Amino acid sequence: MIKFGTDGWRGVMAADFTFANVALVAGAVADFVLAHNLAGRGVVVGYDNRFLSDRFADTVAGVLTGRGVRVYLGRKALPTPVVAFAVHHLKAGGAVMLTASHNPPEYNGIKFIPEYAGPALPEITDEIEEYILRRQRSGTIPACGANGPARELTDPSRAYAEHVLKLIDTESIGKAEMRVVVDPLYGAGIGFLEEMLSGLGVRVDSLHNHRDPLFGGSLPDPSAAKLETLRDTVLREGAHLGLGLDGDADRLGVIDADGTYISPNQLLSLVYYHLVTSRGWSGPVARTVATTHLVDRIAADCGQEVVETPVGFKYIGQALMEHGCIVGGEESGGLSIRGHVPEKDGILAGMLAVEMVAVHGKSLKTLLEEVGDKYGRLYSERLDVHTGADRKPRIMENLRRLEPDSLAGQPVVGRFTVDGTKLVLENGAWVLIRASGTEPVFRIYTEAGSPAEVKRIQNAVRNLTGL
Ligand SMILES: O=P(O)(O)OC[C@H]1O[C@H](O)[C@H](O)[C@@H](O)[C@@H]1O
Repeated sequence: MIKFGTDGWRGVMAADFTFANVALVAGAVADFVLAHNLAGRGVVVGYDNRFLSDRFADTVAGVLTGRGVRVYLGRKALPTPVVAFAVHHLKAGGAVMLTASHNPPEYNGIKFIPEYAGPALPEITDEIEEYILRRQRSGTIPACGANGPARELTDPSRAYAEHVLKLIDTESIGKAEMRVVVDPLYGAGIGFLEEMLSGLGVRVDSLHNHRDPLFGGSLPDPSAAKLETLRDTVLREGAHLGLGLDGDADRLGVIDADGTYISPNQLLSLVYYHLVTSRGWSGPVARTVATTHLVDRIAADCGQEVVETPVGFKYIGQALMEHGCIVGGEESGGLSIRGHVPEKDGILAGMLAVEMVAVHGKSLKTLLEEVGDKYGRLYSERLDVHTGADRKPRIMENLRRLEPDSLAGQPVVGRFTVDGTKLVLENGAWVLIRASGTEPVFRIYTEAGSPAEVKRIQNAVRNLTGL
């Protein structure tokens, strides 16, 4: 079954991610584009540098042109945010992006980016899934068109870099004499941060900066565990920062000068703090239900609203568009700011990290101390629990019934079910338990005033839910 999960359809190549299924999805995208009169505006077809991504992209382009849809095909592998930017830049009717993000090498995937240049909302992917089903029922195999319009090759990299540099305080970076190590983890982000930063006079070293469809035997995931080489290099070279990207460069992992991993929750809080204190921006912030409440404290201090969404950047993108948020982001490591496309962007996030160090003249860890002194310290942790398909329905039922009066000695003052079950405690600590939309696991997200309290809440909630 072909389903668009939290962020697109993913599958194992040669098992379910086959040329035939890719053509089927491309046929359904063509149905969507034609039904909404977007064929003339064209569709951007982008791909990352995984095994066969370029060939799958070629299949998508062939099916679309076969239906008379104008196609802009990437001239080379591109990051997802660059493809989203291309939709905006070319005023295209949407984009199809071939990528499996940070998944293992045997995976590939398709993301659909509509004309608003951010991840597709469920009403759009539901419609595409409906076209897929209709085609499966009628056995309509889309033709790769020899008679369609010729595809046009595009490389939006330069226009994208110019756009990002306009969103960044290049002057401060230029003066700061910084040293940065970049680790694109063999992904589609190779070269972007390196070129922009060195163009501003930053001394840049880079790692894992050639295509390797096996990702060096690891995963293109910029988590603390996967950024060990980056950490060692930052320490060895005495760099100010290390910036790691995932396979399609929409997420960022940050290593501070002393080797500390800065989590996405911390980075989002720092960016919001920086935008309001240094740039003088004012406006609400968007975060998912699983993301740190530290941003709520900053927002409250500025008299601003917090827009809370279900997990998935598609909802953050929507909040950026509809609520005028100055920044939106999520715990899993994606953010965007006002003036940019409503798609998560690891390259932009990396440039913002460098800007913060340059402007404040201190490390991110020191800046976090400053935020902690002002707003209090919060500790967050996520546990991913594998249960197996047989236990899933029982646990879902336990979650629906989870309504304790108190947890780990604190009264429960709020219960929210926008995505999973979230319990907020009287002292501001909270816990959320939900089924992942991308992996066969339950995720337990906890945030509290001390690591010990995080553990107590985790244990209490695991006992109650059977996780
Ligand atoms: O927790 P999950 O449903 O697995 O989703 C985790 C993440 O998956 C993808 O990377 C999406 O782009 C993100 O927006 C989402 O936060």
